[in-house]
Amino acid sequence: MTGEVWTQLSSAITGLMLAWVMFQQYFPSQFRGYLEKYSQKLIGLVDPYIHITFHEFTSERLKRSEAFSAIQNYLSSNSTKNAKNLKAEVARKGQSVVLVMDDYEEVTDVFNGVKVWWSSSFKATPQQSLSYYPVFEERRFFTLKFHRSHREIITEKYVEHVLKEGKEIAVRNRQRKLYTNNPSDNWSGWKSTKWSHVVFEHPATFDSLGMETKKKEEIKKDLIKFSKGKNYYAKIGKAWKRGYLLYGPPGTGKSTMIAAMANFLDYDVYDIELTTVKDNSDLRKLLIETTGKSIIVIEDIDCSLDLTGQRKKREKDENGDETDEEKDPISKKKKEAKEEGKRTSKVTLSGLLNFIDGIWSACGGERIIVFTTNYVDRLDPALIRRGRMDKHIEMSYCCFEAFKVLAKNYLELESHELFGKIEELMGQTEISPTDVAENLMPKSDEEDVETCLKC
Ligand SMILES: Nc1ncnc2c1ncn2[C@@H]1O[C@H](COP(=O)(O)OP(=O)(O)OP(=O)(O)O)[C@@H](O)[C@H]1O
Ligand SMILES: [Mg+2]
Repeated sequence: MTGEVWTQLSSAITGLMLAWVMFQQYFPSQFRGYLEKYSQKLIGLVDPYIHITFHEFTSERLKRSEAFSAIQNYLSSNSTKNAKNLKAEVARKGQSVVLVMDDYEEVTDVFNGVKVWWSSSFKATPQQSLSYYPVFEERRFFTLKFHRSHREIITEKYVEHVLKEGKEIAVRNRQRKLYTNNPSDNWSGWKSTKWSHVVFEHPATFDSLGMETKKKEEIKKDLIKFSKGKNYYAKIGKAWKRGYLLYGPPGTGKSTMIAAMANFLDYDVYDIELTTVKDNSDLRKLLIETTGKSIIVIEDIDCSLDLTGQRKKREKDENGDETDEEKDPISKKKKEAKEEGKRTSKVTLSGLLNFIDGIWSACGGERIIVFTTNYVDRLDPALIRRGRMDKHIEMSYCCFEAFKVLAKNYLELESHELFGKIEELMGQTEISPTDVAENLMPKSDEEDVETCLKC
């Protein structure tokens, strides 16, 4: 194009923009409304296509739209063949790459001989913020375009077909995730999210967990009953959720148990760091953004906040001696690390109780809430009463039965002449499964089974 044409084009655009600004300024809004309405009608006469948009976030702006996710899945698997710009995402267990439509890309689909067009885009809307620089929030959406003569089949059958298939694809490709909450202070801004995640890949299972078989079976049964209890919970009018309190000394397998539970039920894990949550309202927002089929975990609940009611902060016992916590270096470190966070967080006991069983706790489907602590007697009874924490599980020092599980896992040993002696010693001492596991792990190629057991 020659320079002259460019100049003409740019002056035409400038003229149009000027006209638009004057139109906005000088025409009364009512008149503008009429004009816009009739211009839409006019466009409708010329343009025979209908457009439907599906936004990523629902009108309440709190929850990600299920329809949006379903469409995204559907388009990834059905329509990427004819898209030119694709984004690559790694699928389940890193085995293959999934191609997703890129922004502003358009693809076509055919349903019962009817052709439709899908496009994806986003709009950046300014947000209220105290920051000097403008803060934008990105709102994504898909647009479905079709000829108005196919209105019925598309709105009544095609959309339903897309949503159904998209949900089925999600179940097939489900890659479990481990989430952690971003500090509330970082929630506003470009592409901000409340949760960050990685793929959940912890290998722990109930089989590898050193614990009495009876206890393990009981927990497994409880979990199965819960996960199949949709109708039961609906019948009794209770939100479909269950609370577990895991308590015991450090290194007895509480965190390992959570991973085993998640693997057993095929659930996601949301690990909440309470000290970075600003207040109760932010805690609720986090809850709303969790999905069903998940385990929400708050580790070391006794250290996280001042949730210990009247009996808090026993720095020294009555005789002036050190408390159990001060004697144990791990607990002491944990407490110190969380002290700092506590000063900035205003989450209260009542906020946490509401989080567990307030009205909001019922949204989003089946969920398990797990608290862990080294000191169960420090917690406020209201927090751990049955109904909130339905099942209390004590994770204790290693018993002989647990030792046998660990010996089988680590050394592939079912029995050994030293087992008798070990059983006797275990009755006399308190040793955590972590310490047992550490001793059972050969440190070099020369170290054999016998050496490990003698340790
Ligand atoms: N019961 C157990 N069965 C198998 N392995 C265990 C068990 N307990 C501990 N371990 C091993 O010890 C390590 C530490 O255990 P874990 O982190 O689960 O302890 P914890 O009870 O959560 O401790 P803390 O109270 O300090 O958080 C794990 O990596 C795991 O391999
Ligand atoms: Mg732990």
